[in-house]
Order: sequence, then C-alpha cells, then structure tokens
Amino acid sequence: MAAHNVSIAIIGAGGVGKCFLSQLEALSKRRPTPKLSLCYISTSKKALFNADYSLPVESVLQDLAASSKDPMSLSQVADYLATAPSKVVLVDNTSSQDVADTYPLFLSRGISIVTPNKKAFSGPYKLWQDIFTAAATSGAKVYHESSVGAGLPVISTLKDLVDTGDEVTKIEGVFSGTMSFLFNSFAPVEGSGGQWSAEVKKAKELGYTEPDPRDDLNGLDVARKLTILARLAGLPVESPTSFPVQSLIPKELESVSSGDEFLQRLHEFDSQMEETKAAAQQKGKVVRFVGSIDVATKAVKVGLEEFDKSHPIAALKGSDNIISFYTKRYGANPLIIQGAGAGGEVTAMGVTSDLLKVLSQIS
Ligand SMILES: NC(=O)C1=CN([C@@H]2O[C@H](COP(=O)(O)OP(=O)(O)OC[C@H]3O[C@@H](n4cnc5c(N)ncnc54)[C@H](OP(=O)(O)O)[C@@H]3O)[C@@H](O)[C@H]2O)C=CC1
Ligand SMILES: N[C@@H](CC=O)C(=O)O
Ligand code: NA
Repeated sequence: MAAHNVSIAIIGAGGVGKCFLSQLEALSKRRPTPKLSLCYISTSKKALFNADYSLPVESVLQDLAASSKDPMSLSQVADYLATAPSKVVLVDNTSSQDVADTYPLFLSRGISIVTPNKKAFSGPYKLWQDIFTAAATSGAKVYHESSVGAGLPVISTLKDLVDTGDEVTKIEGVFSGTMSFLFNSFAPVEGSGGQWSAEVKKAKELGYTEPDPRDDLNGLDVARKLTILARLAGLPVESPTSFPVQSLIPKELESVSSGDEFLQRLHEFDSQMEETKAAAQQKGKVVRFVGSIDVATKAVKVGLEEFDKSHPIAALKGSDNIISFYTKRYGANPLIIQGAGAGGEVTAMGVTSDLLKVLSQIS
C-alpha cells in the first residue's frame, strides 16, 4: 500500500526549531516516503504559508526572515491545518503556554502533535486529560519525548515499563541539562570551578537554558519534568507547584522584570552560591540539583543535595542528565538512563524520532 503524503507545520524556530528543520531536511532526503511537505512555519513575530500548503524546506529560514506575514492566531492555524489536502503533524518548538493550551483543539481536529514543550503536559491536570481524551477520540497522535531529558529515551522507557505491567516505585536523578552543566562546572569533583553567574551566562549561550533562564534556576523546569513523569507513573499530580521546589533565584532578584536584567545583576549574589558550595566542600562532598518521585508515598521534591565525590551524580559531565527508574522487576538495581539532557541537536533528535513514530501510524 502506498504511503500517504504528510504535511508538517512548525511553530517556533529558535535553538531547537532550527536544528529540527535541518534534521527534517535530511530525513526527507534519506526517506522519500511518505513525502513530507512543510505547510506552515512561524515564530512569535512572523509566519510563512501559502495556498498550496507547500514551502521549500531548504530556504525556509531565510524566507521566514524575509516574510511580511504575521503569524495566524492559533484558532486560524487549526482551521488552516484542518483543511490541508493531507494529514498534518504540528511541531511545537516553543515554550508557549498559549500554544500548549490549544493542543486539545488541534488534536480534536485530527492534527497530530510532536513537541519538546513541557507546558501542556505539566500544566493543570485537566489540560493533560483534555489532550489525551481529544487524541483518543480523533485518532490523532501526540508525542513529547523531548519534554524530559531532551532526546534521551526517558518517556518512552517509562511508558514501556508501565504498559508492560511493571510497577514503578521510585524515579530519581538529575533532570536539568542547565543545572547539571552549572554544578559540574561551578562545583566540580576536582579543581575549584568557575564563577556561578558566568556559568549561568555560558549555559544560556550554549542553548541549554529555557528562553528565560530564571525558569531553570527557580527549579520549575525540573518540577515540570517530574510532574510529567509522575503522571505517566500513575500519580495525578495537580501541577508543578503542588510539591516542594527549591529556587536558586536570589531573593533580591525575585522581582526583576526581565531575564536580561536578571543576568546582568546575578554576579552581585555569587557569594550566596559560593557559601552553598563551601558548606558541601567542608564535608568532602559536592552539591547537585536533583529531583525524586516516590510513587508509594506520592512524595515529589526538587532541590539541592550534597553527594559524595564518588557518587555517579557527582561525576556527571557537561549537560548530562541521569535518571534512575526503580521498579518491581528491576529490583534493587535501577534501570538508568544517562546522557546529554539539553542542547538543540539532541533535543531536536527526540522531536524527529517522535515524528517518525507518528508517520509510521498515520501515513
Ligand atoms: N534548548 C534545550 O536544550 C531544550 C529545550 N526544550 C524545549 O524546547 C522548546 C524550545 O526551546 P528553544 O528552542 O531552546 O527556545 P528558543 O527561545 O531558542 O526558541 C523558541 C522559539 O519559539 C518561538 N515562539 C515563542 N512563543 C511563540 C508563540 N506564542 N508563537 C509562535 N512562536 C513562538 C520563538 O519566536 P520569537 O523568537 O519570535 O519569540 C522562537 O522561535 C522549549 O519548550 C524548551 O523547553 C526541551 C528540551 C531541551
Ligand atoms: N532548560 C532545560 C532544557 C531541557 O529541557 C534544561 O536545561 O534541562
Ligand atoms: Na527524552
């Protein structure tokens, strides 16, 4: 049976979006079927689309930069995509809550979704239910592997554990590429480490942070990931603020209005993090930012902990995440996933592999 053509719509063309576009271009060359055509792309300021639902992938970033079209409203995007001549997959490469809130509408109109955006799956529990109900009713697919651990197979592994009847008892580890990079370079196992505020700027330049790095430093990014994993493990966690989350934002900077001003002023408070580092050092330990979900007691928490220098969490490198799944089948030795947990290419890889899963089911 011939594969049907599929149209791809993309919202968001930043660090992850650009890497996704180049992976999409390479994919279309490597795997000519199903034929993929790009039908819509937008940032928050500009959009590109046309009446025949076909845009050239090779030049789309330049064409988008030169475009004079405003983005459509999200309900207009849903109308436009629902009348496309082929099935459509929407790739949300933003961190927008508004786009996330519209997933039930897209899905109910038969538009599948792949995304690294955490907001839909870690927002109110009702949104989570509406998303999966809409998908089940319409048959559209929704995948979000890169919403936890970037391209690392964290969500697919947890789903496999649950779907095959294993009992997940605990999930713990380092869930933030930014936090991992910061502590690995600021408080390394050997050597004195860098300056906290300078490392935060580096993490942003490397594309590890959220668009606003305060969303990483306040612990909410990790809390969102734990909310997603807890829900998949069967705990109906209401929201990422419904359990204890430690923030590393200095009190004095809590009310600054922009991420840029925050970054400019952060160095004034470097001594606070130096004290935290020194307290661990005095005990021969290092400090790291971790999270855990205890399924039996329903306890979820996020924050700083001290680790012996020989502990696998202390020895992480770069932006690596490490995530341990304790289950009935795996017993005392958890199933462990480790590797880069942030960065454009590895995040886009998770999005592209989700796209392949959707294509295998709808084309
Ligand atoms: N970077 C990483 O390592 C990882 C990122 N993720 C997730 O991937 C997503 C993208 O991250 P990243 O690429 O780094 O972020 P960027 O800030 O680099 O890019 C975000 C893009 O989304 C666009 N955008 C934002 N809001 C809207 C909107 N309402 N409508 C249309 N476009 C919008 C922005 O456009 P404009 O520039 O015009 O505002 C920009 O093109 C986030 O959800 C993030 O949490 C997940 C795992 C790892
Ligand atoms: N800002 C996030 C990006 C991936 O989710 C992180 O640093 O882990
Ligand atoms: Na992942």
